[in-house]
Amino acid sequence: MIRIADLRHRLLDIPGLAVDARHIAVIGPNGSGKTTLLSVCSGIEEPEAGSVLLLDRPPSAVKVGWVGEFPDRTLLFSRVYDEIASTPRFRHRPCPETDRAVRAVAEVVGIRHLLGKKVAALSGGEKALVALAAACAGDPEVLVLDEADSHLDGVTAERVQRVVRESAAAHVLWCTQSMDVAATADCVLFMENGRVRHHGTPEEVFSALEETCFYPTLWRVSR
Ligand SMILES: Nc1ncnc2c1ncn2[C@@H]1O[C@H](COP(=O)(O)OP(=O)(O)OP(=O)(O)O)[C@@H](O)[C@H]1O
Repeated sequence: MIRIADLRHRLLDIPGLAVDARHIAVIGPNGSGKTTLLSVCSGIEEPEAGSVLLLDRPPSAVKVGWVGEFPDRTLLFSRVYDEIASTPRFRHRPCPETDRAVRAVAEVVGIRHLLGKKVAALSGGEKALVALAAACAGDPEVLVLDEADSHLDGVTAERVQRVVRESAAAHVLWCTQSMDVAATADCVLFMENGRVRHHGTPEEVFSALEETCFYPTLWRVSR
């Protein structure tokens, strides 16, 4: 369960929200506060007022895996292996356990062949996959993806969706500009001017957005 109460932070103004869904898509126009909400929910930023609880705990007490829109800004290490190993190493996991975790997650994400490479030598999409693998290597309880699919080709984007679907995280908070991806979520939050204007199942939320550009293209084709 994700609970938000009296949240105010910059433009965010969310009096109350309780979401009991695993895959939560966060959508809305540019500048509506999606990244700000994700930052507060992941504990990257402390809210100016109010609270967020993930699994009945503050975000700082939850294992959160974060994948940002621009992996160039968040990847810290020069080698792919070290980047993915960083989360278990920061948690002081033993070397053999860390090695097993790195190889297992690289296999799942489909980047085993990149483990020995320099991060600087990767393409944008490969960096996004490394960032996803690094987030998953820490066995996150909550996985937060901020438009992580925006620079990926169709096949790679589908691979990311599969990895996210199969992860053991209790909640996946996924900000996306792909309404077709959002349509596969369990719950959709539509944000506007820092507020959650609509939330509910994809059917509930998109029925309120039918006359806007936020209606999923695949639904328009088949209705
Ligand atoms: N660190 C910051 N300091 C001050 N204002 C900020 C900061 N980060 C974002 N903002 C402002 O908050 C508003 C919401 O930004 P945010 O990045 O959360 O929107 P978004 O919905 O994720 O947008 P986009 O779809 O363009 O990524 C914007 O007007 C932005 O200028």
